[in-house]
Amino acid sequence: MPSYHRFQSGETVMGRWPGSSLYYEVQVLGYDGKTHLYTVIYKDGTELELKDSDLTSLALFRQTSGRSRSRSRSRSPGRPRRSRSRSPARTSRRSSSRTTEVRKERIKDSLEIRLTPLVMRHENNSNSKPEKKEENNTAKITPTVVEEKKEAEAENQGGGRYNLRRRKDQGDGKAVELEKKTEIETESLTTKPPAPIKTADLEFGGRVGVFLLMLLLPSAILALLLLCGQKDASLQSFPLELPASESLWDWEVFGIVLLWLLFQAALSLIPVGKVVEGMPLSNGKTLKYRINGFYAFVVTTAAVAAAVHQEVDFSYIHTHFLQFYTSALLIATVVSIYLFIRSRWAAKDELAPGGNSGYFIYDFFMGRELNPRIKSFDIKFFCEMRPGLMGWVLINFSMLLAEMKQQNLESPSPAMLLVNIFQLLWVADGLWHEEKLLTMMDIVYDGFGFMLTFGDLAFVPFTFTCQAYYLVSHPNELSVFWIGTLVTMQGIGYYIFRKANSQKFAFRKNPSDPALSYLKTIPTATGKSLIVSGLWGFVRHPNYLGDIMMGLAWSLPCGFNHLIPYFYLIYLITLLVHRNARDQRQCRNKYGSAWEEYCKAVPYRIFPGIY
Ligand SMILES: NC(=O)C1=CN([C@@H]2O[C@H](COP(=O)(O)OP(=O)(O)OC[C@H]3O[C@@H](n4cnc5c(N)ncnc54)[C@H](OP(=O)(O)O)[C@@H]3O)[C@@H](O)[C@H]2O)C=CC1
Ligand SMILES: CC(C)CCC[C@@H](C)[C@H]1CC=C2C3=C(CC[C@@]21C)[C@@]1(C)CC[C@H](O)C(C)(C)[C@@H]1CC3
Repeated sequence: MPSYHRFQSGETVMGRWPGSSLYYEVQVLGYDGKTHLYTVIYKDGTELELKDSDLTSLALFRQTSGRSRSRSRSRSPGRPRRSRSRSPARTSRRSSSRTTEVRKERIKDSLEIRLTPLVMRHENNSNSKPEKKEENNTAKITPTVVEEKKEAEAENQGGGRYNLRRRKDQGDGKAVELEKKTEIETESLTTKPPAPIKTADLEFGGRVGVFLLMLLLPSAILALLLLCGQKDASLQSFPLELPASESLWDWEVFGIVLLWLLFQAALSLIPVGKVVEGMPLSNGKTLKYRINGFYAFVVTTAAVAAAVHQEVDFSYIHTHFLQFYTSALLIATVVSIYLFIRSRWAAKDELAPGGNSGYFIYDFFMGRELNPRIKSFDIKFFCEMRPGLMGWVLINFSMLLAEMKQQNLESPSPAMLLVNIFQLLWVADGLWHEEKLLTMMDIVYDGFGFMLTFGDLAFVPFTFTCQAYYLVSHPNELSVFWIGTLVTMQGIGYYIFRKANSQKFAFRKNPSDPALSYLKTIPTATGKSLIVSGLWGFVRHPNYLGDIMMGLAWSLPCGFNHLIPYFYLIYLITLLVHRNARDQRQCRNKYGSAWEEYCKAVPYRIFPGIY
């Protein structure tokens, strides 16, 4: 049966620019009944796929704009407003416009500069902070009505095309502005009910794919741990003997894991460290986050040191490793079920764009709610940064003690020391820069479901530690040359990773920062620019490259006898290649032709020489 769609190929309609409330004239090129998306082309040649809710007919658009213009005329300063009855709807309308004021302030001050039509800034920027605006190359456009746009266009461009494209390549860095002060954007932000979220593009092979992943991942990790722990760690030594049930479950271990989670949760709630605002959500609100991960890490380290002093034997974690894993797996599963159930009561605008397909299994895996919270306790932010990451360092430490015990060493082997130090550096770095996680797609876009819960609570601490676990029973001698090579590799990898991430974060926070003025950028129609020089001009994901170099430096200390210690590296490359493809899609949608231009200027994705 052909699917119903409002607009036909060839029709000219108004299309919303993704991520904004701005509408432009577009021509419909086609409609995909499967994804329910229209392919449209903007006047500058940018082709995008838009949802039905992002399109509106020209006639309706003109009507709405006309109404909005006549309303703004009737509200001229000298002329009193027509008296209105105090119906609840009107009251809520006024209060919603007050909310808009607050929201606009928040958007303005947010960590990242988003596509914010000029009309908003001008209405509210009496105390604006200009240094936070993306000033260089900003193409700010607030077209509203077709006629108005045409006039402005004639004035500014001499006809032809709308200003979706950047106006200047480099030059003075100031884009030509089309300013039309109307209420239309404000109105669309305040009075439009949130569009119901419906995930059309299914990832990971859809329902079947995620179902298989949910079955296979936990058992694959169990197999990995069994292999890593046995003398012959080669893949050929499969099938393994299934372990006895006692070695898979222990209530004491389960209690320890619960205590660990509670301890970390308590530390995260201690009112130490700054409170920052996250990225604006689709409903315009922002959430507050307390940034105290590094303090929590210091306190945890002190607690572990005190426990060691009291002769607590942390090699217990090594001897009960499988039981720790199954406890973490059970807790992750229970938390995912809780998250799925509670998402039934979540407001529409609190749902994640990627986890609301309507298919139970898919949504359970991807996560329906974007930022599930219990009061101010943000479950996703907590799980991403705390118990798993710090658990990883603690497990590594227990492996170091176990190695000394098992191999009768007076001090840990150089290979074990390197793995411990390198990974400790990475975790400490992540916690030090905890705030930066707030701009990442995991927090901004992904729902919190089984994938991330399992990933954070079970996958990270039990697979990222596999090199240290392997070294306990597979000693590997390292020459001084090798040690030097590995330290250099880690150093260069860390430098690239940190520099690229910090540069991007600093640029997004304040693109006018004089310290970043040396960077070359490509402006985009959304007002944001893309860095095209330095590391970001070398490959499109220098931060991934640095991360992968470090991943290699973590695996090489284990030697070349088995593939198992390279699990992390293989996972990382797979994840980052997939992430790159996802990001590529999102950026193409966000930035259109400017993204294509960036890709032309920087053809390599992650690895230099590989497209
Ligand atoms: N070890 C692990 O398990 C994992 C580690 N990581 C690490 O986390 C770090 C962050 O990764 P991730 O969140 O994927 O995101 P990225 O840092 O790759 O961010 C991608 C976003 O950056 C912006 N961007 C892309 N190109 C440019 C450019 N040229 N100039 C300015 N902005 C640009 C775009 O967003 P916008 O324009 O909207 O700002 C884009 O959507 C990486 O170092 C990665 O290695 C990530 C996943 C797993
Ligand atoms: C179950 C799966 C197959 C995959 C699960 C993936 C997750 C474990 C990872 C996806 C992205 C992550 C990041 C971090 C931890 C691992 C997960 C959640 C990160 C928070 C660790 C600390 C770093 O400094 C970081 C760069 C902030 C990481 C961001 C991505």
